[in-house]
Amino acid sequence: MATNILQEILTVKLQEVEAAKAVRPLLALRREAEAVPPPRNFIEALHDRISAGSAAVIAEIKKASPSRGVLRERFDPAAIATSYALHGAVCLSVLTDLQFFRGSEDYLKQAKAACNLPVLRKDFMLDEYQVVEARAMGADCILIIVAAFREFALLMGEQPRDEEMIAGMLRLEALAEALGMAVLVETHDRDELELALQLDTTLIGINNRNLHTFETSLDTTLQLLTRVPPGHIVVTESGILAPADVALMRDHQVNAFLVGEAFMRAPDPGAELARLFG
Ligand SMILES: O=P(O)(O)OC[C@@H](O)[C@@H](O)c1c[nH]c2ccccc12
Repeated sequence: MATNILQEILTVKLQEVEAAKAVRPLLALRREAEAVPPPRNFIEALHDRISAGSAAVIAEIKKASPSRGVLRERFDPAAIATSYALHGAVCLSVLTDLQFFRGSEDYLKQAKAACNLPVLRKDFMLDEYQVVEARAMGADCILIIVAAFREFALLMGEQPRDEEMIAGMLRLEALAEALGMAVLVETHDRDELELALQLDTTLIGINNRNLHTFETSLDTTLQLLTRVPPGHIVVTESGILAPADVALMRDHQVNAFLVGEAFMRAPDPGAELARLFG
């Protein structure tokens, strides 16, 4: 039995992936991935904005979350993407998980088609199939959640071993990069950060949301920040709700932000982005 939310999500996810493979075999999926337009450069977009002295916002499109329930009843991904782009978002993040976040592959496609911004596929990735799937739906970046690799091992009744977790993450990363996509690696604590730094990517996410209590604390970012070597971009994730939160992060040279809830609850998500970061 699953003992926490991440294990619950991963249990469902593994079943979904097996079902997807039966419907769309990897070879067919690979052909689809080759047929979509080449990726937009996710990391460069962040870099350019930060070099210009501004905050770089990855604006999220999510209908619901396990901790908050439905965030937005009238949900039009294309309209939201357009609004985000108009108000200065640098990249998009689109939830594609159906069961827990009410997301979909179609939402990512709709958002991507509505603007010129690079798009992160926000989902729980464990299997290389999902990476090819991400590219086939038009994603420019994938998320690798270190905690998911730990929970996956536990789910399989194994003791998580660093070398194995790193090898698993490197496999996904190598495939993403071979397909021209960027990788955002998400961490919650020191141990996860150590593992994340074994990857090739320079994009380090620090999730302020505690996976067990669902509470957010920006101290998570402040505490881990000092352990990230130069040459990386730190993305502070979750719980950015007010201009004061943005100011606190920027005071500590954190310039990249992943924000969902605050925007999803606003009548016009892009206008809220401009208000928070204006
Ligand atoms: O809605 P918020 O608190 O602004 O958070 C956005 C983003 O950080 C959050 O959706 C998130 C971060 N990591 C995740 C992993 C899976 C699903 C969702 C997430």
